[in-house]
Amino acid sequence: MNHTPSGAEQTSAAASVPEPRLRVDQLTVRFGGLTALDDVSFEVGAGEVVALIGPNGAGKTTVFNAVCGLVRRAAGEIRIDGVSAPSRPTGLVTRRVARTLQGLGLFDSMSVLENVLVPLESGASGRAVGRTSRADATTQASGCLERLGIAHLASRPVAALPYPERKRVALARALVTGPTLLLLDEPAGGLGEEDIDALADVVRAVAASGCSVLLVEHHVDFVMGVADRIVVLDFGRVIACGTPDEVRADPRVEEAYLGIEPAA
Ligand SMILES: Nc1ncnc2c1ncn2[C@@H]1O[C@H](COP(=O)(O)OP(=O)(O)OP(=O)(O)O)[C@@H](O)[C@H]1O
Repeated sequence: MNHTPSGAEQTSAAASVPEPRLRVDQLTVRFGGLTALDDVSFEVGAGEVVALIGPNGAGKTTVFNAVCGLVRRAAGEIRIDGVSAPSRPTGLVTRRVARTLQGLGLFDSMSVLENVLVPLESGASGRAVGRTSRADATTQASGCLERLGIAHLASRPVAALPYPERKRVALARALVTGPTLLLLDEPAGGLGEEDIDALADVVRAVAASGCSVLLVEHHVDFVMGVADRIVVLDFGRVIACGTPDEVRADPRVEEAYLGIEPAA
C-alpha cells in the first residue's frame, strides 16, 4: 500500500538529514529589467565561515537582503537550518539570523551594555523577550561582551569609543540573541591591520561556537585568512566557489576583479 508521508513525518525525515545552516538554491532576484542575482546557489555549513566577494554591483548585498526576506525572489529557494524561508521577513529569520550593517546602527547616547540589551528587550530577537527578566538579559549581554573582549567597556557611552570598539559592540549586539547564522557586512572596513587580525580571531571563534558566518568583504587578505570557503559573484552570477587557495588560483576571479583576460 502506498504511504504518503504526513507533514509531521516529512519534517522528521528532513530533520534526520544534516542540513546546512544556509542553503541558497537557484536564487534569482530582479529589480525591474535588471537581473541582480541570476541562478545563485551556495551553502554555508555548520561552523563554517563563508565569504561572498565580487566587484561593486555584483549582487552581494542583494544576497544578504534575500536571506533576510527583504527582497522578492523571482525564482529559487532559501533554506535556513533546513526550513524553507519565504520571500519576506519572518520569525524564522529573526530567531536564527543576525546581521551587522556597514553603518553599525548603534545608539550613540546609550552605553555599550544598553546597546547590547536592545535586541533582548525590544522584541527584535523574536525569542526570549517577555520571558527574559532584566537580570537574565543583563547576564546574557554581559557574557557576550566578555566573549568579545569588551566587558571593560560595558558602562561607556558608545559615542566615546573609537571605531574598532564600536564595531565590536555592533557584533556583540548581533550575537546576543544566539543566532545560528551571522551575516557580516564589510566587517574589516575602516579597521587597521592589527584590528583586522583580531577580528579574524573573533570571526573564527564565533563559527567554532556553532554560529556559522556569511560575510561580504572587499579586504582580500582578511577574506583569504578567515574564510573556509569563498563564493565569487560577478554580474549576479556565481563565477567561482571553493577554498581560498582554489579561488585565488581561478583565472575567472582575476578577470572579474582586475579585468585580466584568462589565458586561452
Ligand atoms: N533596490 C534596488 N533597486 C534597483 N536596483 C538595485 C536595488 N538594489 C540593488 N540594485 C542593483 O542590483 C545590483 C546588485 O547590487 P548589490 O548592492 O547587491 O551589489 P553589491 O555586490 O553589494 O555591490 P557593492 O559592493 O557596491 O555594495 C546593482 O546593479 C544595483 O544597482
